[in-house]
Amino acid sequence: MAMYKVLVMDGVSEKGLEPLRNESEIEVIIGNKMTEDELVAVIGEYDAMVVRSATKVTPRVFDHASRLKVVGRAGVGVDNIDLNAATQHGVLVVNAPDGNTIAATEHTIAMMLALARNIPQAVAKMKNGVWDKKAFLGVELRGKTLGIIGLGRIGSAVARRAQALEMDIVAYDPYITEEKAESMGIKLATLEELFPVADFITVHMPKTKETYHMLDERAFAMMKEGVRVINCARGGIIEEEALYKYMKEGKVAGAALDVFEKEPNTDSPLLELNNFIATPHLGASTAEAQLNVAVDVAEEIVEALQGKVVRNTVNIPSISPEVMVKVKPYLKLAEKLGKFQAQLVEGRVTKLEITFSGDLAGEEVKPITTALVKGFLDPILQETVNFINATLLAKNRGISIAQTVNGRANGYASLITLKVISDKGEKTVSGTLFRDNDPRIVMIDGYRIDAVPEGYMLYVPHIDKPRIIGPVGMLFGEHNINIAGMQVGRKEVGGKAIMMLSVDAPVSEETLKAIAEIDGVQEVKFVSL
Ligand SMILES: NC(=O)C1=CN([C@@H]2O[C@H](COP(=O)(O)OP(=O)(O)OC[C@H]3O[C@@H](n4cnc5c(N)ncnc54)[C@H](O)[C@@H]3O)[C@@H](O)[C@H]2O)C=CC1
Ligand SMILES: O=C(O)CCC(=O)C(=O)O
Repeated sequence: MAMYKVLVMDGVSEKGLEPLRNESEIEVIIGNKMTEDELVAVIGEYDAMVVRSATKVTPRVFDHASRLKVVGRAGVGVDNIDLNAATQHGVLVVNAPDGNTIAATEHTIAMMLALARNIPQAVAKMKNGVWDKKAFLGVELRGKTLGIIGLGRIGSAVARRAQALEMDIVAYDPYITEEKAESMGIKLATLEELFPVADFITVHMPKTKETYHMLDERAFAMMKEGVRVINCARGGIIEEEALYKYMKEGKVAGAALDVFEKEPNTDSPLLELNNFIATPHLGASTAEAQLNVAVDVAEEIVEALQGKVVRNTVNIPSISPEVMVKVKPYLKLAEKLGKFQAQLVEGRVTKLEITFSGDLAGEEVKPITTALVKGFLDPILQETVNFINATLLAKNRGISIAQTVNGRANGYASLITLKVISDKGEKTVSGTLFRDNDPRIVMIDGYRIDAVPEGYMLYVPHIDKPRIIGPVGMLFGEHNINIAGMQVGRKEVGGKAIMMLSVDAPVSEETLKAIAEIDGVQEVKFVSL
């Protein structure tokens, strides 16, 4: 009698499911396409679920998933799985980030060549009985400049292939170091430098707050006349309306999309344009990639159901139950500290120094380091950071990680301190757990503070003098933003001080600018945790 039932959706490769089928205690059930209601009705029976991108694992699904322990994504992007709901229900989410790199890379190169030589349009004409040699004068790739935005697994694999095609590469990725790029023979550029020189532009980053509509009107306006753009990453990175406008007026000579803001999509106005080509999210659709990702995710589901450490966890680090009891309360604090610092620090980060003090000094702190590094890399990377790959992932991006323990905790029972070192300086933040495991930030760059790392926050270093706090408060009032909490820390009267504010809503660029202009305010940073 099988102990665990695993629901496999979205046509995941049957052959790749062998690791699940080999386990006598696991029963595999292949599900057909379901509506949310249908899924909600059956999910209560399952211990695990495997999906690609079609099935949406929503908070409602998790609410009804009383036995669910793990959801596996046979691929990289987990935007179809509600990670917060998964974490709240204690469900592990795992993915398979390596198996489809080559498939997505080759699809990108195929799109670039198809764009350059009008292959899809020529095929369509021939199939309509027209031998039209004149209409399709193409361009060569050799000697052209390819702008790559996002130099991760797929971006760098695209770069290597484009170099073999004798293209010049310029790349933008704020989270990798010059050295790392240089080792690939690539010079990093800013977007302002990349847009005007690139003949082709391809994007390879996750869809995040930062990358959403990165190629918008403003970006297209900066691009070279006759540019060709490709998106085989995520819909929404290119603003489709702006693309349409610039294709229509002729500045963009061609575009190839594998992904759309809304999917499935067969009614985009872009499809009416001759020089626009598209595929229905086929980047990962090769026999090899589908086998790879299915095997990876099936193995991870077995590991998770058997209580073992899992390779690619997306939401919570996978650790043994004994260690989990001790470190669990600190994971959230550590993740928040990492996320907080990622949004505060400026420049290219080269090192994270993490110090564990007080009660933590004798504990197994590695998972806490992982949670912290995960928090730090999360706003930047699509992929899973876990305690096997965290250090490696950071290292691949030129960031070294040092973990030390220290008995003294500055009067706190335990303390986690994260020093982030970048080419623009360093920033140190410490956090602790108050009663009932309540996470707090208690020190920023040596200034004592007591802030709850949650929701929307503002970090405002300023000169300690009258008429700072009042005007800041007034300004929020004028912009109709409620202040939920305020903390000020200083070392000496009249010197530098810092203010931490918790607010109930996101703060606009305009409000941030107005705060920065208040006399005595040195800087203002918005942080979302
Ligand atoms: N079309 C398809 O079927 C497939 C799409 N994908 C998508 O491709 C994308 C890239 O995947 P991987 O290379 O495996 O991920 P990765 O995590 O290895 O690389 C992402 C890169 O984007 C960079 N990045 C993050 N924020 C950035 C920003 N604001 N500006 C510039 N760069 C930024 C990161 O530093 C990182 O180097 C993901 O969105 C993934 O979901 C992946 C596989 C198949
Ligand atoms: O499973 C698929 O076909 C899509 C893969 C993908 O987009 C990803 O891995 O991020």
